[in-house]
Amino acid sequence: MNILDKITLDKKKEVALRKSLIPISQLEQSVLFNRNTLSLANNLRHSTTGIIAEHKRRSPSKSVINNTLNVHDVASGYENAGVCGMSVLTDGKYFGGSLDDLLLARASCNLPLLRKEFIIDEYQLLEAKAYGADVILLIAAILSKEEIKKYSEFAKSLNLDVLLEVHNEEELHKSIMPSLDMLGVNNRNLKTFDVSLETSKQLSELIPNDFVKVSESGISNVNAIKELQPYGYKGFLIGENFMKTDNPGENATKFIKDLK
Ligand SMILES: O=P(O)(O)OC[C@@H](O)[C@@H](O)c1c[nH]c2ccccc12
Repeated sequence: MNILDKITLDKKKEVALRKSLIPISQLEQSVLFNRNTLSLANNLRHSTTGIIAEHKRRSPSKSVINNTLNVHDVASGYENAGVCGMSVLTDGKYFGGSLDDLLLARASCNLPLLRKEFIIDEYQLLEAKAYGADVILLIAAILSKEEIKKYSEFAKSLNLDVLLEVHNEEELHKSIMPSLDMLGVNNRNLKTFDVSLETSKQLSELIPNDFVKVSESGISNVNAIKELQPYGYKGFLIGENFMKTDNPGENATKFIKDLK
């Protein structure tokens, strides 16, 4: 079984238990449930830099990235750096994240927040909303066309932006639909962990221009972004390059200054 199948299987068990612990009616009582969400897609459309900075403690491909930081410092550091949005890993088992990380990020900054999660159930979208997210990620590799449609339409009804992630042409073809805001190309193959910016370059022309194009993973310097911008990318999701340092916010500040 590949790692993605394993993560998905674990996630199904986890979500079943979560549902039994906190009913939907309780999620809907969160004060965050009725807040006005922020649009990452709009921020990216109007930005010349387009950085989405991620909070990621560890990953299956890299094990530990950073275990000493706290979410508050990272979120306010990213905000001061002038990023367009922040991505918060909420998967515990493989990435060391949690919904509490999302809540802490919400309490610490006014950036659009992406719940970075393996979404396999509508319940997780209600959780995203209740814990302060503005954007959700849907991963084409683990969802059918019907599921992508169902979850993205449900997200839109909750006023959440939708970022749909693909890694190849087949995933892209099954995914294109009006209920998505942003199309992300993951430069990392989630089954093998191989990273190549060529993936973004190759898929760019197949993405219709009504979607904001986002390039994800393996972006470790400003030149990578300069290389991708001519292909129409407006958003750049960066995790490890910022998180591996003692001060991700300071790092992002320098990065954005060099990019301008
Ligand atoms: O740390 P990187 O290489 O900059 O990558 C960030 C982000 O793209 C990556 O964490 C990611 C992209 N898609 C995902 C799906 C699930 C978990 C994680 C991810």
